[in-house]
Order: sequence, then structure tokens, then C-alpha cells
Amino acid sequence: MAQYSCVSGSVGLITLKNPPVNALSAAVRHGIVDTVKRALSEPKVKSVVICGQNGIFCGGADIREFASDMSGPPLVPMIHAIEAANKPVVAAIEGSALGGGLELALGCHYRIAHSKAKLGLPEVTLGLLPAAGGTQRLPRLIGVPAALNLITTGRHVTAAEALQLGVVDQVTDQNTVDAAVKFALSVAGQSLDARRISTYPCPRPSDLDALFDGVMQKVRQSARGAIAPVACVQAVRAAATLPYTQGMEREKELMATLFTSGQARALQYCFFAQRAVGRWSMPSGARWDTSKPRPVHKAAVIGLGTMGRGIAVALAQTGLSVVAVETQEKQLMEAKQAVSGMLERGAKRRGVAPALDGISYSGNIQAVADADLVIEAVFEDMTLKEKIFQQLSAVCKPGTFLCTNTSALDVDHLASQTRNPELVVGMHFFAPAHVMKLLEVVYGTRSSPQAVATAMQLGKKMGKVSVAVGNCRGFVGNRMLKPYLEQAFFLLEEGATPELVDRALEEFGFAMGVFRVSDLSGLDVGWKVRKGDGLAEPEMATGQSARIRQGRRYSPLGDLLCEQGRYGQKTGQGWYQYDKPGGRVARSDPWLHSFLEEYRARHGLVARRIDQQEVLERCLYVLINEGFHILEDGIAAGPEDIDVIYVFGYGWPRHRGGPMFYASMVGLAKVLERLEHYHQAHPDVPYMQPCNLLRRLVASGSPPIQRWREVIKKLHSQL
Ligand SMILES: CC(C)(COP(=O)(O)OP(=O)(O)OC[C@H]1O[C@@H](n2cnc3c(N)ncnc32)[C@H](O)[C@@H]1OP(=O)(O)O)[C@@H](O)C(=O)NCCC(=O)NCCSC(=O)CC(=O)CCCCCCCCCCCCC(=O)O
Ligand SMILES: NC(=O)C1=CN([C@@H]2O[C@H](COP(=O)(O)OP(=O)(O)OC[C@H]3O[C@@H](n4cnc5c(N)ncnc54)[C@H](O)[C@@H]3O)[C@@H](O)[C@H]2O)C=CC1
Repeated sequence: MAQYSCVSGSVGLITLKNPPVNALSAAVRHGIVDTVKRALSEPKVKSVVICGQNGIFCGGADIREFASDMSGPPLVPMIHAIEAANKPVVAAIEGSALGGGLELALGCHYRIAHSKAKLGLPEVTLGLLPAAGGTQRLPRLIGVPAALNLITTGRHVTAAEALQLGVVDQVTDQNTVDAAVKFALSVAGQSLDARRISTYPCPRPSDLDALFDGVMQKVRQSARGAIAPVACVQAVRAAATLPYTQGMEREKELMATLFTSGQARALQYCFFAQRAVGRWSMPSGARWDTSKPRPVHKAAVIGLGTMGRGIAVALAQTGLSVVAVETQEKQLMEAKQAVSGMLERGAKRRGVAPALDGISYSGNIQAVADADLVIEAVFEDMTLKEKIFQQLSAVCKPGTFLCTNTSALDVDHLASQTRNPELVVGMHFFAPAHVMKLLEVVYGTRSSPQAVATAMQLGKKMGKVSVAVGNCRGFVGNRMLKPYLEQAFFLLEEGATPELVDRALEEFGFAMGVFRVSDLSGLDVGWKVRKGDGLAEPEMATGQSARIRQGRRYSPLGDLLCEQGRYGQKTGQGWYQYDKPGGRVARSDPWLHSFLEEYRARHGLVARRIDQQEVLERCLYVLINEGFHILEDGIAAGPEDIDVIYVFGYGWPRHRGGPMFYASMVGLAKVLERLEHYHQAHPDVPYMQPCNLLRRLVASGSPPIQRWREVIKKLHSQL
């Protein structure tokens, strides 16, 4: 709703009221229409101020209404009526003015923002465009290039940048509503002819075609198949080339195609999923709202390799005091330099001072004695980690939380090495740890709710999207990756090439296909794991047994490449070739193709034609199938947790909503049918056998993803 009052004798004050973000629900739109009418009709009112309650102007259209109720006054005529008013209307922007909220403000004649306010048109991130006149008014106000940047990226700008761009007229450090009322009094009675943005001519850069062609090319490249950014460019082009009313028609037309698209549904699902994962729960019944985190003032990192360095940077950037421990002297020296460089570059980007003094370094584990929380990031070696956890348990003050960044090892086993297993959790960061947004917080069977709450809160402080998951080999993300990688190898055996597989995955929307990623992260990483599991034994590299190990189909292809010293980018050769060790540009490698042919001949495999559809179905459906197992096992509390992990940690295209959402869009019955088909063709691949939960969901009519938790709960209660 919107509340009306008359202040300072002649200013109509309209306050949007819809906690927590004053989204423009039908009730709020009704309220605005009614209160604006009232303000304009009351003779004593000479000017109007629109603000939002509780220090936030407006978070935009009510996204929840998109899927259900779109009744109520539409935004476009409502904003148009405000712009056409014959009394000055001033937007008092505190907190956020986003999406429809900013479009409402652009319909006002003046905009005054608090210095801490954030403004933006983030609709593109929801698979939409700013269809309440945003694509037509913003370029008229700030010019085409700046508007294109804001609308196609959806980025939020500070009040200072908004002032510089000309989005707002004034920025204040004082009470924004008071400043806006004062301003409204000062402009009462003045002509509004020059204040209605829709009447402005859109500035036309001389090189208009070149500008739009360039932006379109860039947008298409980075969009990876997302349609909204492209539609945003088309809408702004309409602003630059058509009269306002025709531009508005074009905006509406483009929005109509986006509004009902699967991509918009996926992106809006992601928006809510990202928030839902914060409301974590554990099988014990412990929950986010009943578990109190303990404050962390001092944190420690053990092991300053690839991960430890990034974790130390991310911790220091939150303002914590950090102790970083590394036993190898040379590595310690290098780490100091690397960490300082990362802090300096990060600080420069953010326009703040680098937190160099926040980190102290040591070669001795005793230095972590007074830390509130320690994150271990040494080699992925259980014996070494066991030793570290025993030492930590002995040296740390009582109550210190002990966390491991292990990618896959047993958190319960590490906890059992300590005196207080309830203080142990996994904090699984992704490389580079100071950049990647995802954090898996792994609770063991004995982890206390407080330990989980503390790790979740620390993750949030570090700017991470934290997801609480149960303890199993590989947790959620890496566990699902295993069958996906396995399929990619099998496809090569059957006739595909790395290029074909990667192309299919990249056209699907992944930033990089599985083989390019593998070259980037190093083939030796998986090799080491397979050797540890007793799978990658050199003496088994030939003969029939080479492709059946531990009773199931196995492809030694990755191991054979490693045996040749082909570790990927770091050695200049892997699934592709690079111009030098450390080179970044992947080129097709004729050697690899001959190697695959020889391998197939040696194993009596006949190459067949494999199309992109088969690549996608096999790689993605086995991954999804494992996701169902994870839900069935209670390792993830709901499909949103898995989807957020894949979108933020594994490059799954956000406009496809994550693997579980994608399965719901494809149709669970279809996923089941294809898995059954492939399992029949490959009975020696257990990952292809459809999960019982998937069967059960299909049997119960393939309910929408929002209802899967109910089915899972029922399933668990019957066990
Ligand atoms: C605002 C924030 C920056 C606040 O952040 P923070 O304080 O961190 O809080 P959060 O945890 O993020 O949020 C708290 C709580 O609020 C919920 N929430 C936030 N924003 C919204 C919202 N806009 N709507 C609903 N709910 C919202 C959030 O989910 C949390 O709740 P929880 O999930 O229960 O935990 C931050 O929240 C933020 O960034 N918000 C989103 C801002 C945004 O993206 N805004 C844009 C919205 S879209 C928009 O505005 C679109 C338009 O303007 C276009 C309007 C035109 C519509 C015309 C339709 C025409 C259709 C024609 C097609 C016809 C088709 C046919 O033929 O049928
Ligand atoms: N590299 C990656 O992409 C990811 C790795 N991880 C996990 O993070 C952990 C670390 O991995 P990386 O950083 O890649 O390894 P790394 O090999 O780059 O670094 C490990 C560091 O630990 C140090 N170290 C060894 N023993 C030590 C001890 N007793 N005390 C202090 N330091 C010691 C080593 O000298 C080395 O500098 C592993 O468990 C790994 O599985 C998790 C996510 C991603």
C-alpha cells in the first residue's frame, strides 16, 4: 500500500509500504494511483514527494507476482500519470531504487538520493527488461552508451555515480525525505516542461550503427545464450531511433517475449533460490533461525598454496585479523608476495586501502593458538590432514572452530581426530577463493549447529553465497561432477572428440566445456584421486581389464594422458595444445586425435557418429541423476541448494536455473526415460541407473520443483 500525508503545509508525502523492500505489488500500485490522484486534486498541495518506508525507496516490481497475479494497475500508465502531473513530484531515494523502483523515480520530475543509496535496472538478471519505460527514459536522460551499460549489465550504481551520470539531481548525507520536502517546497509552481524525461530527444551518437553493432556483439558473446541482454540492446536501440511512443511499443513487445520465457522463469527461480539457501537446516532439526553464530574476530589459514592464499585474502578483506601458516619457507615467501598483490589489486578496484596489516605470517602452527576459527588448506592428503587436526586440537584455545577446505575427504573422520568434534565443519571454497562466490559449508554428524551457523555467517561476511550440505565423498558439487566427467571420457571412447563435447556444453551455456576446464585445472588433480582410489594403475593400461575396474566401466584415457606428462595448460598439452606451458589459448591437437584413434583400435572400439544432443543428455542427465541421489540421501536439503552450488561454483548457465531446475523444465518423465534408455545401452555404468527419488517424483505426477521437498520428506519418513 501507499500512505498519504500532507507535510510542511503544502507537500503531499506518499510513502510506499510493503516490507521488506517496498516492492510494487498490486496493493502498492493501487496505493500510488490513489495517493497521487489525491495529491494532485488537493488545492493546498503544491508539490509531491514519493519515498519508501524503513529506509528503502523501492526494490522494483513484486517478482513473486510474475508467476501468479498480474492484476492491479499497470506500471506504465501509473508512471506516465506521475510524469504528466502539473505539480512537481520529487523521488526521495534511500536504500535502493531498483528496477520498477528506479523507473518510478524516472517518471518523477526530480530525484534526490541519499549518499548510501544504490540505483539500477537489474531486470536483465531476472530474464526481463525494464519495461515500465526504463529502456526509453534512461537513454534520454543519460545518453545511449551509459544507459546500455546499466541496462544490459543490470549493475547497481552508487548515489555518487548516479549523480555523475545524471540519473539523480542531488545527493544528500542528511535525512533524504526532509531534503526532498525542502526541495519540493523550493520548486513548487515552477514550469515542468523541461522535467519530463519522455519528452527529451534521445541523444544520437554519430556512429549509432557501429555503437549498437559493437555492443550487440559483446553482449551476445558474454550472454552465452541468454536472451534478455539481447532484447535490452534492441529496446535501447528503439529509444535511439524511434519517437517515444513507438519506443514504448517496442519495449512492450520485447518484454512480452521475455516475460513468459523459460529463461525468465529460471533466472527468477535463481533469485529466490539464492536467498532460500540462507535458511539452512540440518537433519538433526537445527536451523538457521534457531542457531546462534559466535563472532569471529581472528581467523587463521593453514597452508598457503592456491587455495590458502585466496582464503586469506577473502578473510582479510572482511576486516578480520588473519594468521597465515605455511611450513615451506619458499612457499611462505611467495605466498606473502602473492597475497599482498591480491590485496592491493582488490583494494584498488574497490577504491579502499589494502588490508595488508590485517595478515600476519608464520611457519609455526602454534601461531594460530588464539584464533576464533581456523581453515585448513593443506594438500589433499588424509594422513597430513589428520595430523594437522590433531595439532590444532592441541594448540587452539578452547572453543576454536576448526574447518577444512578439503574437496572431498571425510569431515567426520577429521573431526574424530580432535577433542571437540562438534567444533569441526568443512568450509569448501572454490578457486580462486577470493573471487568465486560459492562456499559449501559441510556439516558432519557431530558438527554443532553453532559451528555451522558461524561458518555460514562468516561466508556471508566474505561476500559468499554459502550453502550448508551434508558430509559425503565430494559433498554436493564434486560428487555430481564425477559421473559428468566419466561420461565425457566414455563419449571420447565411443567416437567423440574433446572439441565436439566442449562445443555442445558451451552452446548449452557453460563458460567452458569439460575438457577445457580439465586442462585449466590440471589433469593431474583427478589422476591423483583415481590413483588414491586404486583405479589408475599403470599396469592395467592395456588389455580388456583396462576398461573394467572395480566391477564397472572405467576409462583410463585421462590417466594415459597424464602418463605422457600431458597435465593441461600447465604443461602446454592436455586435451588440447597450447603455445607454451601456461598458455591459455586452446588449439585442437592432431596428436590427441591420432591417440584416440589408436586407443579405440587397441580396445576394439568402433567410433560412431555422436551428436550434440547425445553429449548433453548423457553428461547432464547423469549429473542430474546424482543430484537426485544427493536429495534422497539428505546431503542437500532441497533442489535449490544444488542449483545454487552449480550456478555459483561450476559455471552452470544461470539462465537455465541450475541442474535440478533444468530437469524440471525438460520434464522429469523425459529425464527418466532417457536415463533408462542409456542405462539399457550401458548396463556397466551404474551412474546411469535412474535414482529412486526421480522415479518417485515421476510416479507422483512430476510436481513443480517447489514441491519436491514435500515428496522427499515423505520418502524419508517412510524409511
Ligand atoms: C532490494 C535488495 C537490494 C535488498 O537486498 P537485501 O536487503 O539483501 O534483502 P534480500 O534478502 O535480497 O531481500 C529481502 C526479501 O525481499 C524479497 N525481495 C526482494 N526484492 C523483491 C522484489 N522485487 N519482489 C519480491 N520480493 C523481493 C527477497 O526475495 C527476500 O525475501 P525471501 O526470498 O523470502 O528471503 C534486493 O532484494 C534486490 O536486489 N531485489 C531485487 C531487485 C530487482 O531485481 N528488482 C527488479 C524487479 S523486476 C522489475 O522491477 C520489472 C519491471 O519494472 C518491469 C515492470 C513491467 C511489468 C510489465 C509486465 C508486462 C508483461 C507483459 C507480458 C504479457 C505476457 C502475456 O502475453 O501474457
Ligand atoms: N585447487 C583447487 O582448485 C581446490 C582445492 N581445494 C582443496 O584445498 C586444499 C588445498 O589445495 P591447494 O591450495 O590446491 O593445494 P596446494 O598444493 O596449492 O597448497 C597446499 C599448501 O599446503 C602447504 N602445507 C603442506 N603441509 C603443511 C603443513 N603441515 N602446515 C602448513 N602448510 C602446509 C604446502 O606447502 C602448500 O603450500 C586441498 O585439500 C584441496 O583439495 C578445494 C577447492 C578447490
